[in-house]
Amino acid sequence: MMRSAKLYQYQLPMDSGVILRTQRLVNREGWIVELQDGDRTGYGEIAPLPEFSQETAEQAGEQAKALLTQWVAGEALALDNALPSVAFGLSMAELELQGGLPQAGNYTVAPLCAGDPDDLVIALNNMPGEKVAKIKVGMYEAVRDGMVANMFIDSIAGIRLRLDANRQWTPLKAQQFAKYVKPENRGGIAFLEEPCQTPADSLAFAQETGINIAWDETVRDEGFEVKAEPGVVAIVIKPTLVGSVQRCMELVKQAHEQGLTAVISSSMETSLGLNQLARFAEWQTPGVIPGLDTMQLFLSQLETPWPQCELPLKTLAELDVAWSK
Ligand SMILES: O=C(O)CCC(=O)c1ccccc1C(=O)O
Ligand SMILES: [Mg+2]
Repeated sequence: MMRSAKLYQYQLPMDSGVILRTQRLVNREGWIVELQDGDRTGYGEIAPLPEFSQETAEQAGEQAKALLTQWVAGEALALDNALPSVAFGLSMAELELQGGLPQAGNYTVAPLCAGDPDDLVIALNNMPGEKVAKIKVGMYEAVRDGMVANMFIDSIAGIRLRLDANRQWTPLKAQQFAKYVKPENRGGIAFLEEPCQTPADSLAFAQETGINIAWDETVRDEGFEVKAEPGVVAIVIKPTLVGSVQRCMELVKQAHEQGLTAVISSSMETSLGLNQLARFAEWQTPGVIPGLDTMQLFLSQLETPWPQCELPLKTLAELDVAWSK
């Protein structure tokens, strides 16, 4: 037998402040798949994100074992109907095994601010080249969000802000936000992800305010098609939530054909998965800063170090092999 496969199970502690929608994420849990074919090896991460993925880690693990059993028997990986996290992890492992994922990565992150804006100003002043930052909005008063956006645009020359409302606003709240962003500052917002509860309201908001928007949640909605519409400039692709590497590449291609920016973004993968996303982003979306500033939410790295990250590194050898064939 040329082929073999392993599933490692991991559980990594998170920083105490990590809240996903309604719940605190104490530990990040998931699987690392190792594929072997002769002397070639490939890794992938399967890590459903609570509150965002439909599947649980347990369900993903069961499906991965079934698909890996077929693969080890010499069949192709059947990913068309697989759970998104499973399709992503297995396809990435296969791509790496085949030598198809280029080594070079884009490790320039868009610093993420979910807390004190002053911390972000310091990070930005230390950032070489294009200054891109991501700020979560929609958690406090819309008026405060508008003032924070103004503050950044007024105080950091050339800043390109990415704001993310995660569908928190009613049309009225979104209007209140826009009212506080000075008209001459609206161009400093590269895009605002998903301002409103429905895509239709978000589109109307973009067209009324001249603030560009991006789709994130909408990309994962049933029947989504990439299309150029007034006010829409980008789509955010979170592979763990979207599916296979091939599906992500198709979305990137469609976005580019429509003149939209595609932004590869994290679903809080460990440093192993995050490194692969940085490589995938450099390969598929060259010149676009990916949304990968999530290492800071962990208390430990896994196997592959993330550049400049000082967190302790756990190796795969320290993990339980939960399954192998
Ligand atoms: O997209 C990014 O820049 C970072 C990742 C991020 O924001 C995120 C990560 C996991 C789940 C949801 C989100 C989100 O877009 O709100
Ligand atoms: Mg988002």
